[in-house]
Amino acid sequence: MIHRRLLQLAGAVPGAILGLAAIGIVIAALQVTFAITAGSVIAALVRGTGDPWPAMATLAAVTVARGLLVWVREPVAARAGAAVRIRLRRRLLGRLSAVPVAERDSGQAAATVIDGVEGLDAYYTRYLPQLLVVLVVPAAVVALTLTYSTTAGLVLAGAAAIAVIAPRAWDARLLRNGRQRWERFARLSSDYVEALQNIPLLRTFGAAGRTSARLADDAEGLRRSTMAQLRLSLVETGLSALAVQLGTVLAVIAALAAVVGGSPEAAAAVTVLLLARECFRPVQELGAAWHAGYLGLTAVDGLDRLLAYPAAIIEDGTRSEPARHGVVELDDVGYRYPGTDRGVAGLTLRIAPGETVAVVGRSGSGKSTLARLLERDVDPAAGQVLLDGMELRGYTQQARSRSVVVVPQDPVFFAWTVRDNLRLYRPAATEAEVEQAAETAQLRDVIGGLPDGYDTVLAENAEQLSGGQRQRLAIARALLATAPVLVFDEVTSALDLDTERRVMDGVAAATSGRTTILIAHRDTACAHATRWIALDQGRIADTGDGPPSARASLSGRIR
Ligand SMILES: Nc1ncnc2c1ncn2[C@@H]1O[C@H](COP(=O)(O)OP(=O)(O)OP(=O)(O)O)[C@@H](O)[C@H]1O
Repeated sequence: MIHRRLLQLAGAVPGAILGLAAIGIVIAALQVTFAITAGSVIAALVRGTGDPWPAMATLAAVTVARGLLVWVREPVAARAGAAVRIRLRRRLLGRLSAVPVAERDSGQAAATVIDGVEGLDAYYTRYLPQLLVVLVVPAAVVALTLTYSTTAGLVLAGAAAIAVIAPRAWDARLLRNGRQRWERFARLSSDYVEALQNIPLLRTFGAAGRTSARLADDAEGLRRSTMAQLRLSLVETGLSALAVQLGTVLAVIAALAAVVGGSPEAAAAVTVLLLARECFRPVQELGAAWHAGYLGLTAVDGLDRLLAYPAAIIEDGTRSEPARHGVVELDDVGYRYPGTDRGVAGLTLRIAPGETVAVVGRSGSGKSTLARLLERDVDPAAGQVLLDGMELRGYTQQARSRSVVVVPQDPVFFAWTVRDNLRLYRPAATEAEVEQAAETAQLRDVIGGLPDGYDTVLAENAEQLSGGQRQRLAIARALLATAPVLVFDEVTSALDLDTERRVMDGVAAATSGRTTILIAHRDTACAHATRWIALDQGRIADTGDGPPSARASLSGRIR
């Protein structure tokens, strides 16, 4: 089955696919040569005429050449497969990184990026080249067989047509069911990821048993759906095998009938038998390649869903130069979360380079949404977000991430060493700079207490650290960034007041001259602010100079 969308996605590798098909055709030609030569050797031996040794030498040479080509084909296929996987995963991850965090489904995305792409490898490197081989080889072998025996050639032509076409009628149904099976698989993957991430919570609320029973039910549903698929798929294999066997038998019977009838075609009976084998071999290999590539084919919906994310969010700008000054401007900015009336509206604001602005407000007032707009996790539906006078959309993703660094409420870490995690935004940071940033974030004792200090490999998402320690690690990491704009979104909420004060004193000193936005519930986190802005229901409700005043806190703007 040729899938138009998958052909488009193949993009960079049509050359490799054609190359693999060419190798397949040459291998088939060698096999046909082998069949014809073997047929002539056997005929000569039966007749007791001629010298069989030159033909034997040809057979040996053909066998060696075929072996060499099969040997060459494997690395070519592996390279082409790797190229497809890398290309597709790069595209998918590019899109995923542009999908707002809140709209991502990690489990489904993982199923598509890992299993779906892996499955597609066989579609591109085995199925498509073999399809091209099938378009050429059986027809050529039939034409050749006609020169030996007209009847046998015609029988082969009919059987080959049935063997190639009949299973294709099955493919559409197989693919439809396969897509449903893929949906189940992706959902199950998503449920597993969610359950794994929340095991402690599930245990706490005694829901672990219920969740694992539900997952077991879903897994059983997937097993049943897979078995139904296999049954359907076996019918296809059976149809093809039937046509192959019948075709071979009928072609040989036709050739033998000529022998019995004493026709001049009699000597060719053995050759016809061997050619019939070569006529159907590519068809059988196509069936095997189809089953290998079929799982990937069913993932095409998942691939499309990820790749079809709204262009407004995906499209990158062209300015590759990061912002230098850090002037942040919001011009009547509005954003609503999809399907809700919540978000922010009418935000107009200018922050000069080097200013430290505190953004305060009740829970749900829109503070984190402002941070998301500044890092372009979401794009405004109305108005503009400008950086150094240029719309944020105008920057390339790389330039943007070098211009604005947002430290989120719930930072993410990698299973790398502490040092490598700290160097995320500036891999070239010196040892002294790394230690200075850690010192500023009051991390010296924490890192000193780890088994290998800075060389300690963190657990997944730094789970061996406390919430407050993780927050400080995220702060230190951001301090190492060279971005002129830093946004700290409630990054000290898990710290005691004394540590918070020391960390924020250090942050103020380290970020002096840079544009800093402090989102906080407690005004103790904003003691160094030069200005404050209070949000209420997604709008700017009040502003003032200096740190947010106790009055603002008492009036309920800070909670
Ligand atoms: N992913 C989302 N999908 C739908 N609505 C959302 C989403 N994230 C936030 N909201 C809604 O948008 C509004 C603003 O949320 P936001 O997270 O910006 O508030 P916040 O001031 O940062 O709150 P908090 O102080 O509790 O972190 C809230 O009404 C919230 O419920």
